[in-house]
Amino acid sequence: MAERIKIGIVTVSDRASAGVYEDISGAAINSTLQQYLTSPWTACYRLVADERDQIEAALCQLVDDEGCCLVVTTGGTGPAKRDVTPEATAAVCDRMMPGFGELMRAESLKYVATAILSRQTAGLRHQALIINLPGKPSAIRQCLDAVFPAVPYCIDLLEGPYLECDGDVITVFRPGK
Ligand SMILES: Nc1ncnc2c1ncn2[C@@H]1O[C@H](COP(=O)(O)OP(=O)(O)OP(=O)(O)O)[C@@H](O)[C@H]1O
Ligand SMILES: Nc1nc2c(c(=O)[nH]1)N[C@H]1C(S)=C(S)[C@@H](COP(=O)(O)O)O[C@H]1N2
Repeated sequence: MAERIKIGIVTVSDRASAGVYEDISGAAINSTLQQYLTSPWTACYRLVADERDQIEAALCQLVDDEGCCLVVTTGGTGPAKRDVTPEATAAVCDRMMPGFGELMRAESLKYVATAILSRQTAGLRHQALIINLPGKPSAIRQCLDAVFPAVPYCIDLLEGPYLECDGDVITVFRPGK
């Protein structure tokens, strides 16, 4: 039997990791992906503080040890001093995928004038695609709806698992298919 698809969800938040508030954004990533994907998959969840070493360790562990084909982070993308998720992402990636951040910022600008404050990016580590989302719970669906149409094909090109999606929820695009 083919191995089950694993997707990493990493919430980067000092306050959520300290228990000051509940992690709504990580839960929103999980429920959005549940709605998109018809292929069976397992979520691998991590909740870390805004610390580069903790973020890098979580990303490496999810990709290298868990074998996730996709890792989605939330939080720590802004200009505040402790926002270091894009740096941690770049540090563990072999190659960057700048189109994801460009599209998510353009899409977010339709909702908030401060969208350009997010330094969110994406990149490839070995067989996995890592995508940063802002910390705001409302940003999750807005950003994922924008970029997810290209995600299954990206994972095809990385020779990862074939992600099947619900066409009534999200229209994915595979060139030539
Ligand atoms: N994981 C989360 N769950 C629920 N709400 C969140 C989460 N992350 C951020 N938020 C909300 O979004 C707002 C903007 O995010 P902000 O940039 O202040 O947080 P952050 O830097 O990502 O998280 P933190 O300050 O906890 O490290 C926050 O005031 C908070 O209300
Ligand atoms: N879709 C969307 N993108 C957004 C926002 C938002 O509310 N919705 N907030 C912006 C703001 S105000 C900031 S400071 C940055 C960074 O957020 P983060 O540090 O929580 O990741 O994301 C930006 N991008």
